[in-house]
Amino acid sequence: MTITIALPSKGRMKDDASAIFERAGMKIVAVGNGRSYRGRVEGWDDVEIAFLSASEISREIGSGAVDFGVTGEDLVREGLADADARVEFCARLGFGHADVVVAVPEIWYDVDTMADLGDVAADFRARHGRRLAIATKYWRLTQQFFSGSHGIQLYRIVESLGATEGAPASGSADIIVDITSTGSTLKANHLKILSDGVILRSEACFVRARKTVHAKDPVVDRIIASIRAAL
Ligand SMILES: Nc1ncnc2c1ncn2[C@@H]1O[C@H](COP(=O)(O)OP(=O)(O)OP(=O)(O)O)[C@@H](O)[C@H]1O
Ligand SMILES: O=P(O)(O)OC[C@H]1O[C@H](OP(=O)(O)OP(=O)(O)O)[C@H](O)[C@@H]1O
Repeated sequence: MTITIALPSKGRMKDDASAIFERAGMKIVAVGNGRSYRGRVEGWDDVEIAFLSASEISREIGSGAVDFGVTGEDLVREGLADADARVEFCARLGFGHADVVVAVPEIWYDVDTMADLGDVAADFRARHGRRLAIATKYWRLTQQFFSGSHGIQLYRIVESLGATEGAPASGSADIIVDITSTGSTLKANHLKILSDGVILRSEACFVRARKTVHAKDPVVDRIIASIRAAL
């Protein structure tokens, strides 16, 4: 059986992902010209590489269209309803670190925790005539964290496709859920992370689509062992 591994074709994870494969003794060579979206691994005839974007990789792993992939944990957990049932996180790769956080305007002096935010949300309609608005592209993680973990039900999600941190200042939302790595974008937009507002500490992961055929294929175990040995 041919095993397909999806690797980032561009973006911040591309170079680190191929470096790990090289250290694992799995040197990747492009098939065709340099712009090809297919590759192979030197000496591993049963393995093919598909170059996709990080967000496509989480989707293709979820559907089982590829066997393995390198992508961010945030994208897997946001993209798939029951991520742990469909995907095995085989290894955390030590790059692509980003935290998914709840951040509010710095001038909300009385709001430091999710419990404080729950109080604000409960009063919001009476005070402002509408629900608390959260700008994010992480719908699923936001709903799980607010409704599931903290019992906060009174809010509205405003879809953000970019520049999420600007939403409170522009008035399109009151607070945000987004990723941060150095914290400088939050700071520049006068936002602060709630003390218990880290939803997920994400990094690049080597993930496997849970497929029953993998149990019979020794190449699957060899790939996982090689990647783990390279870390
Ligand atoms: N500072 C950062 N900003 C954005 N993403 C980051 C950052 N640091 C690490 N990451 C991680 O990188 C991944 C996203 O990478 P990238 O933006 O290259 O992919 P993508 O979403 O597929 O790209 P595109 O939006 O161009 O399709 C996510 O898993 C994210 O957590
Ligand atoms: O905490 P920081 O180090 O400031 O990083 C966080 C910011 O970086 C990302 O945006 P970026 O402009 O890099 O690109 P993207 O949103 O297009 O991925 C992300 O969406 C945040 O806005």
